[in-house]
Amino acid sequence: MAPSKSTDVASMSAARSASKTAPPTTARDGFDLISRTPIVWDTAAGTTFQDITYQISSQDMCARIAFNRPQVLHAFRPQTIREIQQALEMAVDDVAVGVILLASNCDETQYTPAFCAGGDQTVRANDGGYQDGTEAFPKLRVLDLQVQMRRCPKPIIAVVEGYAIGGGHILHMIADLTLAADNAIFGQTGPRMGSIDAGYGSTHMARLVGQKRAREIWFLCRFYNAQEAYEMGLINAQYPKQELEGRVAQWVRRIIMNSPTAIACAKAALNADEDGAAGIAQMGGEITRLFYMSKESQEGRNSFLERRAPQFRSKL
Ligand SMILES: CC(C)(COP(=O)(O)OP(=O)(O)OC[C@H]1O[C@@H](n2cnc3c(N)ncnc32)[C@H](O)[C@@H]1OP(=O)(O)O)[C@@H](O)C(=O)NCCC(=O)NCCSC(=O)c1cc(O)c2ccccc2c1O
Repeated sequence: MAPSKSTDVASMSAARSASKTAPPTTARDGFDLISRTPIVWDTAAGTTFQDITYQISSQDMCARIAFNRPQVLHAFRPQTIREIQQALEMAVDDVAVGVILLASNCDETQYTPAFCAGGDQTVRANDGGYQDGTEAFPKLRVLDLQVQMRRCPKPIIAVVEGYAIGGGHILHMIADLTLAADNAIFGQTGPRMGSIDAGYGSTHMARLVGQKRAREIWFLCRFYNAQEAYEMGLINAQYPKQELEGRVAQWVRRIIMNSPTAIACAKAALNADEDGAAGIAQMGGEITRLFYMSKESQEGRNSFLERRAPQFRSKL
């Protein structure tokens, strides 16, 4: 399915200058021509969840997974994580989805705006994890979600309003891109809360902001505003709160115009550098997927099924 707005699709061409001697300009990328009208979400009822909402926009080829526990500032319990994992799988399997948003439903009339305040401390068990009655035994299930987000071949954009703290802060860091409102606040609380994410929450943070800053964030547990987060490389952009929705739409539309295979390969390549054998496997999976589309690869399968020797070179 193609994006419906032909003006959006044509924006790079539309930005071409009439003159052959025009000076070089960043505006030539056409980004500013992309519509900022909010994404329109499909109304058809889909899978219903308890701790999250899941929406699709057929028009903008986008899925939105949103924390929906405002009364605890969207702190997550095992059920929340399990639901996000299920929604993420649905979004990956849906060929009409090109970009996935990880956001939160803020009810600012009653609750402080938040993206996510991390693990729900009321269900933190004494025996090694979180237990809300839905786990066979207490686990740190969010670590599985982090890996699932890294492996997801589609770009994930964290859309942050208000607090992104603790395990919530780590989820935004693991998202491929972060767009924040100017009311966003970022930070870790583990060493004050008796917790530590010694995986991506530490190593990926250091890749984003550098070792000195990462140590400061973990050792001091200070909070940083959107401008500070932008300056240290934690987020991609910050916008006035009332502008955020339109800006998110603009980023989504631009990504949708670009090659999904090139984006999936770029994500795999960027992960491979950091993820060791698992990262190389992700990159290798993309190579194998493309190789399967070639006559040369198909000759191997066909020769086996036809009980004959393969003739690879005739297929090159
Ligand atoms: C985010 C805050 C700084 C906001 O402060 P504020 O004063 O504005 O709001 P309140 O504190 O009054 O909160 C409103 C309301 O929400 C409840 N709440 C907030 N956060 C949580 C939470 N994490 N768990 C449960 N409930 C929460 C709060 O109790 C209030 O409810 P009332 O009924 O009293 O109104 C501030 O809220 C704050 O500091 N929150 C805690 C942030 C935090 O420390 N998060 C947990 C860090 S640990 C973690 O996330 C984590 C999870 C994992 O699964 C891991 C797995 C593997 C390794 C590491 C992990 C990990 O570190």
